[in-house]
Amino acid sequence: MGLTAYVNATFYTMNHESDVFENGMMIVEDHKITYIGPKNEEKLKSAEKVIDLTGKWVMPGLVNVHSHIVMTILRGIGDDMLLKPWLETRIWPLEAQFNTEIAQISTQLGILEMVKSGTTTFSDMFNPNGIDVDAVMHTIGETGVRGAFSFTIFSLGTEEDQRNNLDGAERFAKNYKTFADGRLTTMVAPHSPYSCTPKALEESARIAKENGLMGHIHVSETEYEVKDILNRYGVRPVEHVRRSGLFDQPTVMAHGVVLNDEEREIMKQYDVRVAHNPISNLKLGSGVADVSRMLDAGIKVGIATDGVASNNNFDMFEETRTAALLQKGTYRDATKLTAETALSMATRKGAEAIGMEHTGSLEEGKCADFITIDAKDKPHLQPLSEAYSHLLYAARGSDVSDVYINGKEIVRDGSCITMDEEKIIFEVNRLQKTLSY
Ligand SMILES: CSC[C@H]1O[C@@H](n2cnc3c(O)ncnc32)[C@H](O)[C@@H]1O
Ligand SMILES: [Zn+2]
Repeated sequence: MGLTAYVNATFYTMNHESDVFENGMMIVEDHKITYIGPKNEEKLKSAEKVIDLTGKWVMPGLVNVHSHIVMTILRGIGDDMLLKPWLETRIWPLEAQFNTEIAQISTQLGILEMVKSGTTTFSDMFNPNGIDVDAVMHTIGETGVRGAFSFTIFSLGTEEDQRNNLDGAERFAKNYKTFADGRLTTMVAPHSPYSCTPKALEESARIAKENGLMGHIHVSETEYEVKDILNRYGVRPVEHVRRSGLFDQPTVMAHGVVLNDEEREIMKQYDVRVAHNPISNLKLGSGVADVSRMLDAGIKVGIATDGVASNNNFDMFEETRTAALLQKGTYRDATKLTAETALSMATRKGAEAIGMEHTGSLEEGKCADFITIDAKDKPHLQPLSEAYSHLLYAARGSDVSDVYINGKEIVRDGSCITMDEEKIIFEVNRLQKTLSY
């Protein structure tokens, strides 16, 4: 890849929260940003290709720190239910019918939606049952996206089933630790304290430790879960997972809706990072995570959608706005979760939360993962002078024009280049009809 200069745009770097270059310039060489700043005619001379982005806003690609991409085909199935019956009576019986073809098309649909709405990196947990995970990883690699993937560990079935599940997770974690030019990596993901035995949590910790990988787990999503774990083990979920050793590796905790001060202290001490899924938590009636207290306690928090069966989309603009509004509303304090903080959580801080410091902001040396928004003809993004505010409070995923990941163009003028949109939409509708529910 040659040296490409992107010029004449306003660059929102998300570097030091609000570093903005109007009429700026960015140079990308070998997948990386080598210059970001004011337009520089001298540097421009060295560019082999110049891309004129006049009037566009450029920002880092969004980072979705917790999703279930393989579930995308389940969008709209199982609405208006609490987490436990939703999982047990709708989602798990449907996932039991999945095969590799369904997983691949569902994954493509999810990634198509993600990239078109500005997400360039995501951290995902998928149910491996019945699917060829190698085929799914190759499918993901071909889309051009960046991400961390976890083969979920569940304590289900016979002892042999559980051993096979752990062996599969270990093999997957090792095989795909560095994959697709380094864009894809792995984490180790026991599903939750309620679906995994203490032994499975300990084994997960061992796999993560031996392979230098992060953990990823659902914890403290509902009041029910906290009571259940207290009843079973005599301690709350955070302490229960801590005892397994999982937190000895940096771990992404999805949800963290029901936490007390003591638990936040443990999380800070062990550098546990939180994936905040505000819309999924609202839709499943789980509650509102106290992000303000987590941030005050020094915990790293990223923004996430969860799967689209509990959201019901992958729009990270909507998710980030919801996160900010919920803190203001629940605290009755408009100063909570400012635009700067919320946008940095959806980009740079989210990337840091999942151990991907090489993306998430427009900085020299970082990977060229960025998106553009063409606000000129969009009434809801006027007046243009207040763009930073609009990025949080007014923009939506459908405003994204172009998406670049690792310096490669993935979406141009709203159309995805790396995937056959028409085919994916046709196939997902055909395959959805094969599921019984
Ligand atoms: C087995 S892989 C991940 C798996 O988790 C289930 N799931 C989806 N959303 C949630 C949630 O909010 N809490 C707990 N579990 C969830 C679903 O079966 C996924 O495939
Ligand atoms: Zn989840």
